[in-house]
Amino acid sequence: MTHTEKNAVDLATPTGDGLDSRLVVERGSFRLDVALTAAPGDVVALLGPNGAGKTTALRALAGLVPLSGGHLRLDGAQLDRTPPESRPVGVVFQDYLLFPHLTALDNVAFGPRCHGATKAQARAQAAVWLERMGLAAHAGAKPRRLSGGQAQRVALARALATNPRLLLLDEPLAALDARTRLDIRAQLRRHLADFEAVAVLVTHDPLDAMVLADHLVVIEDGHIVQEGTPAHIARHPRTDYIAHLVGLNLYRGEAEGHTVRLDGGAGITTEEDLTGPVFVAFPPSAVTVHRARPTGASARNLWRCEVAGMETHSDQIRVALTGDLPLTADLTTIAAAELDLRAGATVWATVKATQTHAYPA
Ligand SMILES: Nc1ncnc2c1ncn2[C@@H]1O[C@H](COP(=O)(O)OP(=O)(O)OP(=O)(O)O)[C@@H](O)[C@H]1O
Repeated sequence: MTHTEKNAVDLATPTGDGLDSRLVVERGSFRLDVALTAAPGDVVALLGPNGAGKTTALRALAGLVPLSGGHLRLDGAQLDRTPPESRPVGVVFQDYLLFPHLTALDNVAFGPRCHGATKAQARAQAAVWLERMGLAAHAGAKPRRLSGGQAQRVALARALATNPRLLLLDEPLAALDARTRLDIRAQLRRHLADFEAVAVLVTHDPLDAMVLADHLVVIEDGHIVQEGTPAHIARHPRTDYIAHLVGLNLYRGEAEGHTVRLDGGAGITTEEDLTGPVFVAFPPSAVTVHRARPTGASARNLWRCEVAGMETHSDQIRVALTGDLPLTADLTTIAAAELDLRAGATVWATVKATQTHAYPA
């Protein structure tokens, strides 16, 4: 794009500065302290284990819990002291989806009504949004006559109908069954792509986060432990929680050339040539399990382990191993049967250096 074209776009769609915040919230012994920034058009996903503080962060952005420190600016305007109903913020919270006594149309019209539109204007805008969501035929239906996916879209329409500058979504797909989830995820992705302000969503589901967000923020115990693009985080996890989420074995150690010495004493030979503190990651599918110690010289990554547990994982058997190196291995059902694996059995695990991935810690 040329400079002139860029200016023309800027003039045509004034989008402001987006979100600039540092959210400090204290709730008893729990303290949240996260800095969240996003440009207009960005979709940010907050990901993290139970109790990490994701919902608290979302509620702080909405104004439902007060900040005990930090700041909150949206498109340059200070929002810290603005009451929730006066913030240009649309929310889709899992726990208060729709008013049961109102039709889909009136549920959506409620949004613009709260922001000062007349009843007629609000209903007209609501009709446009229901049409956009493919729900025009359900405008007169009460929530109990809508499916979970339809109710979710009505809730999204209600939030979007106020033209928010910040859209907040708390576990937007969690209540849906697997099939509906697939459809609604794809639709939500399209709506978020069209949305020109900032969207922040909270999820437990790495797939939702990867599919819907441009930027992931991983929160553990009230703090950001890692952030970046979904692809980068999936390839370079920095905590056990993230490694588990993206299905990788993850270790931390000290690299000297192609060898990484782990804190527990075991060593891993890596493809990368690095020096200093590093992470090493490899997928469970890269692990080969043997009952007898392999004699070939090719596998330098050879560890003696014990089978700690096994479970079916998709069409594979996922085996948890302890010993020289705690790790997870994926085997075909046939391989697991041939190896006669059971809890407590001694095995040898090998991983080719080319299947590992090391990166600075
Ligand atoms: N109303 C409250 N009063 C006091 N503490 C609270 C309150 N709500 C949540 N907390 C605490 O704040 C912390 C963060 O909770 P929060 O719900 O934000 O986490 P989360 O990451 O959204 O978790 P989940 O994924 O389980 O929803 C927890 O330790 C929780 O116990």
